[in-house]
Amino acid sequence: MPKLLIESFYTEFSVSEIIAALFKTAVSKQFSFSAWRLPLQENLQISITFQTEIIPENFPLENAPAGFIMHPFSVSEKNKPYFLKADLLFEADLKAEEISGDDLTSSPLADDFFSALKAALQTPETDTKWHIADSETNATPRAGFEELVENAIHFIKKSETEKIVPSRAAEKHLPPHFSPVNGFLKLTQQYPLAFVSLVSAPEIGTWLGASPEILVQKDRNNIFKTMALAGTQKLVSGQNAADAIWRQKEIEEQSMVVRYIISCFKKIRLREYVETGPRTAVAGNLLHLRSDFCVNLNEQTDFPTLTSDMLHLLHPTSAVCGQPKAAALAFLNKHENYDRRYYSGYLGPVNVNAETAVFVNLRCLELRQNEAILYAGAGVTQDSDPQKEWLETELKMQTVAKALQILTMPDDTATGY
Ligand SMILES: C=C(O[C@@H]1C=C(C(=O)O)C=C[C@H]1O)C(=O)O
Repeated sequence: MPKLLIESFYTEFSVSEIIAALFKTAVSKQFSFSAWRLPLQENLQISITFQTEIIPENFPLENAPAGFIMHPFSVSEKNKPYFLKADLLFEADLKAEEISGDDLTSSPLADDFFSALKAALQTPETDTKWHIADSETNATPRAGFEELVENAIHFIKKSETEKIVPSRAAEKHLPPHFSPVNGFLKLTQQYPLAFVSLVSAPEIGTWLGASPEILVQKDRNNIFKTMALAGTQKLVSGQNAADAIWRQKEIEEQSMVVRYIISCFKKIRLREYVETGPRTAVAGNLLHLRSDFCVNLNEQTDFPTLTSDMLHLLHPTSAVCGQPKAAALAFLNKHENYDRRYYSGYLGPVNVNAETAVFVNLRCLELRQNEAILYAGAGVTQDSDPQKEWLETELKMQTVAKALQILTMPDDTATGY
């Protein structure tokens, strides 16, 4: 594939201006834009997709071309799983002020895109537009959410269900002249440990997030990874994460996720994995308990499709749905009373630079015309307290909202943060 030389023309502009122009051009042409930064990496990846593709739920990642997967929590007529093939793929280094790109298609649409990109760079910046999905959001008021948690506790006590993860959406005003690309760049600076992403596609809308949770990853050394992340407490300023003390409730909650991952390994008869933890992990303003699982696929050659197999077995994990999965899902479908859309689904790059990294879509928001829809949930067990679970969802929503200076609506009932 020809490496696109970043022509002298582009050197007049900063890398962040070029990324903003890539975004603007993709949106104006009804193309899809995805940008991401993997945890602990410096470089940003940006991909442009001319045509999104609806994929089956058991989409095999191993054979896919380079691209980005975006999967909802539950597949429905409105929320479909998509593969955003990387027709143009860029890599940007903000510190070195360098950006390079590959045309992976040699389609005439690429030439067309680059002419429009040049024009976009030379047009004075007006208010940014982004793709907006055609969907309604049902923001959950505090009383409604606390009642949902109360119901979940009651249900757990009288059934075999151990854990349910109710969630909610909230609507917040966007600050004037909000720029998704600036928001994305801010999140990359603020959250070096997170998977930071910005996805904008006509069918999906526009999503920004900083996820702390790997669902499945296969790196370029052929190492498979997944994690059990659950249990939440606020990070107190000046506190050393390693000194955090966890209650029985959180320890149990997280161990359910561990057991669930191990049951998925058992289903496919994989016996050799390395498990470490649980240890305390920092995620923005929060702490979680995390166990890591690792499989060396150079040694375990009987599992060539482990990444896809585990992805389809794991989702939705008990960190975002509950335990056992079927009963928790049935409870949520009946009582949650809003559409999670892509929140707590999964997203991430597939076969980009010989690596696949799929994350749970958490600490995310969806952009509408003048508002952001924030999403968060909290693991409920028989020991939960509805008010604390509400505050936990508030804190989770603040991860992205605070960094982007997204204002609280006047009628918002949240206090204390
Ligand atoms: C459900 C969310 O987070 C998940 C639930 C957690 C919990 O219940 O303590 C912790 C981390 C995540 O696995 C969310 O961020 O919305």
